[in-house]
Amino acid sequence: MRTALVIGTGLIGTSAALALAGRGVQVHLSDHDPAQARTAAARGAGTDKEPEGRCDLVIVAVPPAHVAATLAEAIGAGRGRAYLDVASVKGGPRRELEALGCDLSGYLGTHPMAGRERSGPLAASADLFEGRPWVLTPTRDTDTEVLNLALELVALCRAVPVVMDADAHDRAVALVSHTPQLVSSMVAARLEEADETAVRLCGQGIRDVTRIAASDPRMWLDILSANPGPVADVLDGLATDLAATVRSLRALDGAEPAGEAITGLETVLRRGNAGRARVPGKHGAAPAAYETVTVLIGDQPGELARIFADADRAGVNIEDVRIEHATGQQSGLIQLMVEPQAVAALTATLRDRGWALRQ
Ligand SMILES: NC(=O)c1ccc[n+]([C@@H]2O[C@H](COP(=O)([O-])OP(=O)(O)OC[C@H]3O[C@@H](n4cnc5c(N)ncnc54)[C@H](O)[C@@H]3O)[C@@H](O)[C@H]2O)c1
Ligand SMILES: O=C(O)C(=O)C[C@]1(C(=O)O)C=C[C@@H](O)C=C1
Repeated sequence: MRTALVIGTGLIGTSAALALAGRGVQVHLSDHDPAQARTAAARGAGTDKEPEGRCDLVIVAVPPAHVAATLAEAIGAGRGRAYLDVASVKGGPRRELEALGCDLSGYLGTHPMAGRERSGPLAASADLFEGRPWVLTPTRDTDTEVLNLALELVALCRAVPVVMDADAHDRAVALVSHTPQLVSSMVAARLEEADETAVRLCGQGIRDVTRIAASDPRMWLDILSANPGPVADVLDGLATDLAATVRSLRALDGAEPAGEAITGLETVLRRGNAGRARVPGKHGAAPAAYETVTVLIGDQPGELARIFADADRAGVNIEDVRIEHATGQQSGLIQLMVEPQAVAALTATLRDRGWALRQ
């Protein structure tokens, strides 16, 4: 691929453009808000000048409700050899394009399973897609050249291609992305009117559960409106569990014998353990059981660099990292996730180097 046109230079469009431009592709940037394209260009994602001829690949990265019209316009104007979109929902845009009478042989619906809770070109990064699944939904009519260009894009973004049927994709993301977004928003909404003293107690658990509640409501309204049935189906299942859990808790709160209620609560918690254990680990590998080594650090420049250098000295690979900031103190707890067999070497070296380890 030598040239690409990215239409919609927000978080996803600019991230793809940064990855392509960084690997030598000539990228043209376009957005209905020219300031967004200028900002993306200023970040090194390409040029906001119009391409002179047809580009090899046109990437449409606009909100789901505008995908079909934007693609139809680009296909009609012959702007590329191949066209793809990155919208979070795949069945609807394809059906809309069909209804618009577009020739779909040059089009492929795709969805990178990577993102963040912030929008716009300033939140973009070239490595956003590294190691993440990137779903491709080819049909019998998709040209091989188009599929190859899409695979090249995925490879240049260092993502992992996953081929799926569009409707199966929509049911899958209802479960693993769209419902979690709603649940995160609903848990965070409990905090809106909460007492300040309660909010001050927020720890890592609620931070984990509510991170995506900070996402742009307009984008999520678009996504949910394009996938309402599958999301409602998952929420129905959740509502059944919620109702049973409320019954168990009410029983514990009342005079009834506690046995059945405890069993009900335990079942839901254990089913949660089983589901969580199925979440893939780093780079999509099987979930790994890491051990956590917790270290107290001061909130000052260089502390993290020193601790990482000491892990290197111990010959230990840090698989994952978390920081828990202590409320009202200039210190925090850093949790280093490592392979179980690395714990002894790491803790010994860290103690030698003067770090305070915590349980
Ligand atoms: N944010 C995520 O986590 C995520 C992850 C994967 C896929 N997606 C999908 O990627 C697409 C873009 O999402 P985003 O997070 O980058 O949003 P964003 O709000 O950061 O960017 C969208 C951009 O599209 C532009 N735009 C809107 N309508 C347009 C039109 N008709 N023509 C040209 N430009 C237009 C906006 O000005 C904006 O710059 C969406 O379809 C979304 O479903 C999002
Ligand atoms: O990490 C996040 O912030 C995301 O929620 C990203 C996430 C997801 O649910 O995994 C959100 C929507 C997109 O369509 C793809 C990815």
